[in-house]
Amino acid sequence: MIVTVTPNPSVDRALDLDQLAVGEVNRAHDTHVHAGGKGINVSRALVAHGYPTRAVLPAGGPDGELLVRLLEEQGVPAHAVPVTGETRSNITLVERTGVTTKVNAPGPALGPDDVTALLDAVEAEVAAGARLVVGAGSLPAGAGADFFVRLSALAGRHGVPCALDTSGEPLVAAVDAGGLDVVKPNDEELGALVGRDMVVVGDVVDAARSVVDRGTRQVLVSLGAHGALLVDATSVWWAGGPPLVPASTVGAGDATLAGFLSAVDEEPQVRLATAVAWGRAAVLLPGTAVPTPADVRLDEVRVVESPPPNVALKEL
Ligand SMILES: Nc1ncnc2c1ncn2[C@@H]1O[C@H](COP(=O)(O)OP(=O)(O)O)[C@@H](O)[C@H]1O
Ligand SMILES: O=P(O)(O)OC[C@H]1O[C@](O)(COP(=O)(O)O)[C@@H](O)[C@@H]1O
Repeated sequence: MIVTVTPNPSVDRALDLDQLAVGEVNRAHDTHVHAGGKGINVSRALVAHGYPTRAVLPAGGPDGELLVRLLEEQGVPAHAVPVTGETRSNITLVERTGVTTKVNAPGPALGPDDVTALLDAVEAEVAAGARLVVGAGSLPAGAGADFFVRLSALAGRHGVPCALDTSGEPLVAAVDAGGLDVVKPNDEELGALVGRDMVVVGDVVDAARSVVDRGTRQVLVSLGAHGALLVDATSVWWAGGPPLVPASTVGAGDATLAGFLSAVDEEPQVRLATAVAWGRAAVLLPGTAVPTPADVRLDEVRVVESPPPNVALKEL
């Protein structure tokens, strides 16, 4: 059982249009509504592949009700903690070329009682039996920048490893606290974490190793169209595939992490290849749709051990 925790979930609303004209009236030719938020998407992708998971989230207001209903309809086991604030909607505009513009709302502030209730819900789920806890997404006001540090400590008290996909100050706090099993930044988030631009493979490897040195076992760095790098204390692997025209890149990072976690009993190379295959499958689907086994093309993914450090990321 993989327990995911999404402190700032959303209803994801996507509008497909030919070409975005900023400052003009645009007309969409298709719309999509999906349950969203990073941990929720990890659970949705795992469910679509038949892996046991449970999503813990706060929910409030009309979009909170819609979110819970969407999860039920998709057969995603969820533990929704009622909160007084109203769950947010995040908006995505996808152009014919695949260019994706996203506007994420801040989400409702959590009060101290909400935070306690959320962590109590996680504790109950972990105590019921979990092999991994995943903390993911942004933190709403009131959660405290140390929310994921507390989550990781909670998992640790139960002897359960913790994976993390977040950014900014919450990522810095959790990496500095150490003890994480895996973190999944993209290259931009990793660059912000170490205060350097990620230009060549060696930049990513150095930055990821500094995360490993602070006590994280593995760093999975997604590189958008250029695949992903997996770095641990001793090894580096890259995986990627032929170019794609995205239908929507939203949720690709979450599908990537879900694929990596799904292959937990495999060698690191296979875990990375699975991660990249799930991420690539996600970008070919509209809105925040998650891939099913029929969408995933593991055969298209190439893995390279110890990629040369001087290769530019955009040439991968
Ligand atoms: N334009 C794209 N073309 C091909 N694959 C993509 C593209 N965008 C994303 N992917 C796949 O999805 C994964 C996650 O995408 P990325 O944008 O790095 O994540 P995040 O959404 O977390 O920023 C990548 O590692 C890659 O496998
Ligand atoms: O919590 P944040 O950082 O605002 O992100 C939430 C958004 O990210 C998503 O989880 C998608 O994430 P990825 O594109 O990184 O996989 C959406 O479902 C959601 O709208």
